[in-house]
Amino acid sequence: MTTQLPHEKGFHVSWDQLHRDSRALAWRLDGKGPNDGEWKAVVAITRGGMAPAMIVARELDIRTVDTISVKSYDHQDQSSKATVLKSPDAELVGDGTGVLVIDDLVDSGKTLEVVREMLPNAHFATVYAKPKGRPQVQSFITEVSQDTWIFFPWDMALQYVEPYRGR
Ligand SMILES: O=P(O)(O)OC[C@H]1O[C@H](OP(=O)(O)OP(=O)(O)O)[C@H](O)[C@@H]1O
Ligand code: HPA
Ligand SMILES: [Mg+2]
Repeated sequence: MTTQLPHEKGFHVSWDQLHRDSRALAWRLDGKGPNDGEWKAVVAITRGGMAPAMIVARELDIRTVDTISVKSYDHQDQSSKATVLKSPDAELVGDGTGVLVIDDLVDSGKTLEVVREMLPNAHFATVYAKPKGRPQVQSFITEVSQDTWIFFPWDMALQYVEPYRGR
């Protein structure tokens, strides 16, 4: 179970909010591709990037969607880097030109750092961004502070809460 540390602020994102924000990201990216404004493919960073990537691909009518799987660095070992577990099709993505790389959020920027090494010319877009990772993305919708934890709808469930006066 995810517990919230005392210093962490929570930003709870519903499916509806994620849908709206991902659509806003799509509209921001529309017509900005390098080939007459078009993008040739979407690459979703698994797993969190898959839902926003699907929404962006749907809005921009991009049918070619691939994935990249990144194992995050070990928080207890700051020196170790994130590693790529599964790469997108090399022939399709090339050096990343015309490719939209989508993730749900950028936090420290470590995940995008390794993807950038692989696809230096791709356009990197996330729905949410924290200040530390912001330089890693070219497009995003909402910025939250570094000490805010973003709770995504796939990690939450509706549940009863005590009335304010009942506590
Ligand atoms: O900028 P960073 O500090 O690298 O953090 C951001 C990454 O962390 C989360 O993924 P996670 O590795 O938890 O895996 P998941 O998407 O499979 O849940 C999130 O979905 C981003 O991909
Ligand atoms: O704020 C966050 N929320 C969910 N997953 C994450 N992975 C890194 N930062 C976050
Ligand atoms: Mg992720």
